[in-house]
Amino acid sequence: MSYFVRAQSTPVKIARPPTTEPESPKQSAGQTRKDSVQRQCRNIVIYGHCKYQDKGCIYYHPPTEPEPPAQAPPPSTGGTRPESPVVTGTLSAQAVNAPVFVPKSASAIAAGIASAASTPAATTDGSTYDGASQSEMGYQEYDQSGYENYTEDSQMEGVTQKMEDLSTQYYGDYSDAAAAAAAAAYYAAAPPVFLRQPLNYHLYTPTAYPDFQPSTVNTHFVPPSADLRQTLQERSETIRGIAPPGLNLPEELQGYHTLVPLEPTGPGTERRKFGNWYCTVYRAIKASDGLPYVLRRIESKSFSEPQRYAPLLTSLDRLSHPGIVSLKEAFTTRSFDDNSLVVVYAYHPNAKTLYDTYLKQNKQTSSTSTTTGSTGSRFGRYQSGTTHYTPQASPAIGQGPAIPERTIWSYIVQIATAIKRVHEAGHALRGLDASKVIITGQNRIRISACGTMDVLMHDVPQDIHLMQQEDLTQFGRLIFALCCGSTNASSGPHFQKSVDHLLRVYGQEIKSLALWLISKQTMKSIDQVLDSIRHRVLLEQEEALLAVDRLEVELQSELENARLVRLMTKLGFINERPEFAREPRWSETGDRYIIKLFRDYVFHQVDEHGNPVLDMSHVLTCLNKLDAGTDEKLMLVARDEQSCLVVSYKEVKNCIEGAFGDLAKAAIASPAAYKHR
Ligand SMILES: Nc1ncnc2c1ncn2[C@@H]1O[C@H](COP(=O)(O)OP(=O)(O)OP(=O)(O)O)[C@@H](O)[C@H]1O
Repeated sequence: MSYFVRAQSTPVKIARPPTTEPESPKQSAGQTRKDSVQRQCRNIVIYGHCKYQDKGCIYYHPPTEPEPPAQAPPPSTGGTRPESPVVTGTLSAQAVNAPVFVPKSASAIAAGIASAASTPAATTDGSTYDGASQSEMGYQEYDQSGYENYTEDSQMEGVTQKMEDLSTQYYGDYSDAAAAAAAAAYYAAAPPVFLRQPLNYHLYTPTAYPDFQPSTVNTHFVPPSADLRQTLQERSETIRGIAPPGLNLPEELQGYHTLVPLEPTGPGTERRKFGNWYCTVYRAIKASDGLPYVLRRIESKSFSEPQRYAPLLTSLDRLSHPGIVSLKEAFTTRSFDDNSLVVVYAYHPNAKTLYDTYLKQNKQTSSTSTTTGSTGSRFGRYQSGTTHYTPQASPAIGQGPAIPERTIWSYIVQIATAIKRVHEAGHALRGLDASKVIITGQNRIRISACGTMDVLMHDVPQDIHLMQQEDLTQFGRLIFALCCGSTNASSGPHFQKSVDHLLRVYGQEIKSLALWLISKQTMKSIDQVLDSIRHRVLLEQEEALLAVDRLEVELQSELENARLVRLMTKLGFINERPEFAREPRWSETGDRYIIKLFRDYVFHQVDEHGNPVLDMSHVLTCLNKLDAGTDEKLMLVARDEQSCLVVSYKEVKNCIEGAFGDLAKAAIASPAAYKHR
């Protein structure tokens, strides 16, 4: 390993190239160091041979091994690009020190990379290398003439021409057995012709299976990729929001913190009610898992012991369904300076109620157009024992944009399947209205307050059958409200107008279903509803499966991200390790030096004024090319700008793999490593 001890030499000097022929070893012999007689010739290390070995080179040349038997030459690929030489192992420190790179200008650098094969240059210690040697040390041989006129079209032309020649030559008189044999011989001997595709450095695996919907298509449940990402970004932004100051909210509440009201609160705002109780909905972070939840707080009620409704909570907890916001827990608290019951639900960021999305605007329009105004009561709010019809308010039937029929059917199917789940479990929704159904995604809805009324009324005996019938009636009213754009559409003097509107805009099927649901018939069941809309349920299932396929495609494209994280982790492990500060291979003359310079090239770029350049796309491009190990070359400049290296991403990748492999070996060998596993 004596050749590593060269710390005094700079890896590659930036120097003007010799204008005359390089000195012969004889001429330069006088400039060599005194210890050079003992040292192995660098040409042997770098190129495998020294052409001055028998012509006066003064360095040590180890005896050469017998030549392996000559191999058949590789098949010619015609006009296609020659394969890059395979770089085996890592780039050695000697290779790092070998070539002198002489940039004149940016364009000269690029040209120099290509033509370096034919430009002899002096190495730091006076020995020489030529183009052939350069390819031996791992640099890709670059056939300039082969590339100059290269285009995909010209290559395609060549391939097409070849195919035409073949067909006229062999297929034209195929009946001739001799010709067929000749054709077989031709095929056997013909070298494979490859069409070169430009490498897509970003994606290594196909993003979509052919049968899957492409990510630009807007499917029923999943929007196009760009919109989906935007939605997800907005959701994550929402989760990080905090409450405005001065709301006087408790800092901590039974393990929840960072409370944010999800509806207007404070003086001047209308107090919301749930049944007969004032109710406020908050988002809060649970300390134990760091996740956001919804806290539905019912104010000022003296509640019984939590143990009394604990079995009920266990039963509600099992009501897991994609159409129901899942209930997590319930507790009583005095943190708001009163007796409050808090029911905790899963949080769906940026969810909006059906009422806020479709009905609020129409309500405001109708309120302003009437002289008397409404009482403030609306169908959208659950008010047990109150009538939802407000005679003073104009129902504004059919005003506002109509919800598409496909969307209405989707909502009907989702709500119907959720009701089925609840009824099957022996419960009732007890408050299905437009303000208690939230939209959580494209055409995705969930029933939001399922179970709160059960907890509030757990000590009052109820007829579950009656409550389930009431669920179906409320379901019918909800369909009327959504189709007509008015909370009062299913009652009062405007009822006939609503029915006509339903028939005209949405057709007989929805009209019949909505009328049957609000009818006084006592033996209705959700199974009857599902039977009558079976074909709609099947359509919905198809859409749901399509959504799964679409999301799988999205996930596939994200899969590659892990590769970059792995690469950066390896770079982090390797770079700046203090324990290797004095190791030659990790020093400025070792091959690990390339990794250090590469890190600078990727992350520490500066502009012409010396200001940091924070260009994420540069980083991603470099890392993707590194991960692919491309033949593309890059110039790494030392921090003192006195030397530079031209290496390919493939070589940098090999250096990183080697360095990481060494670290891994050391980690396995160390007993401490086992201790921490
Ligand atoms: N699980 C949830 N995830 C996210 N947001 C929710 C969730 N449940 C409710 N919300 C939001 O909280 C807000 C208040 O909900 P609430 O159920 O009280 O509706 P509301 O329109 O205020 O009805 P009401 O007038 O009857 O109080 C709504 O904007 C709703 O979108």
